[in-house]
Amino acid sequence: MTIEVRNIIKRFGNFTALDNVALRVDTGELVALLGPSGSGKTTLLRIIAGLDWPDSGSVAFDGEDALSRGAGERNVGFVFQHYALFRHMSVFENVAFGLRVQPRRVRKSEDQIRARVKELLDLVQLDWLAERYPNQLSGGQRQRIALARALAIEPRILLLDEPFGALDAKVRKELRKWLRTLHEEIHVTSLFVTHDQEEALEVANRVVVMDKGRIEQIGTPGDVYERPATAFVHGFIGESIVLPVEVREGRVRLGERELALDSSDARPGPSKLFIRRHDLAIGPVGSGALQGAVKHVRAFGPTQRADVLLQAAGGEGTLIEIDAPRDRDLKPGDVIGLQPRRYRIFADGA
Ligand SMILES: Nc1ncnc2c1ncn2[C@@H]1O[C@H](COP(=O)(O)OP(=O)(O)OP(=O)(O)O)[C@@H](O)[C@H]1O
Repeated sequence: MTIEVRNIIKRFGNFTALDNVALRVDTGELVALLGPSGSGKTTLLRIIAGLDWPDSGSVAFDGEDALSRGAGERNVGFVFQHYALFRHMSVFENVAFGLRVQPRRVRKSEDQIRARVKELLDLVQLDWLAERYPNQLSGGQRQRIALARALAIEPRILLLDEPFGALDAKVRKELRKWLRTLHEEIHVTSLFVTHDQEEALEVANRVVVMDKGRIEQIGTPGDVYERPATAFVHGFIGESIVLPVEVREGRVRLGERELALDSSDARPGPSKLFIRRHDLAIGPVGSGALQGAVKHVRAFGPTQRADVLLQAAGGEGTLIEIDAPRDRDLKPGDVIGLQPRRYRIFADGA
């Protein structure tokens, strides 16, 4: 089942929560909606689910209009951040719930329901918890049960809103891997909301990066990380050093200092230079496009991290953090050269 969203506009009073959003999800894809708080991810998911309606635009499932149908008629499964399990029902009954409330003409027999619930509990690898109640489960187990429950009605589309958001970091990591493996097994078209870039890049086939109600970029995890389309995407995904520069007559300036960087793709005017921390090579003073003085050095896992005050002749200088191998001798007071192996320049406001 495909999802096609076109020109969606959604306002809450004067505030535009979704500003002309368009998106296509192909059958069997697992797509992440990634963006900061308030970027419109949940609003978009709720519109696709049928829990909210746009002011204009269309949503189609396999080419058929979905907006004319209510949530109950869209055959969509949901999982939310806060486990929506029924407290007074066992795990088994929670998973069976959707099957028991189906209209009589399509409802399965009791034996079929039991077999289906068992199958789902096996799928999420929690069959041994069938008789427990939600308050006897860990947070991670509850989310896996919530997923089994969402899948019970064999939805054509699965929507997940920060499904692991309330869990601690270690459990989140485990469940990410688990979700990806599960998706490879069941292949239901899935869209999940997260503000965690690592989660999006690790789990999804494609990532939709949103900011302020707009889509900034849609691409594979490799695309959005390696080839960010906008300054926002570069700043939001991965750790970057960002320097305010000026592109003038084909040259890049940091304060009054001219940097030996290629700016042939850059628009003239005030801009930002983005460099991933690991793309900055350290050399002797005089080498590289940037120069700086080491201020502090601290061990940081397998590397060391140093604060370096960049020299921008005539200007104040800018403090940046760089990573260096542990065996590289760096100490406060050293003056070093820095060469970006890769970098991007985005004009301000572009
Ligand atoms: N019912 C509503 N009434 C008024 N404003 C709303 C309503 N629902 C959402 N908004 C606003 O729309 C914007 C987008 O909200 P949304 O929940 O879609 O963002 P989000 O990207 O999912 O953020 P988060 O990660 O914090 O959940 C926010 O500024 C929010 O305050």
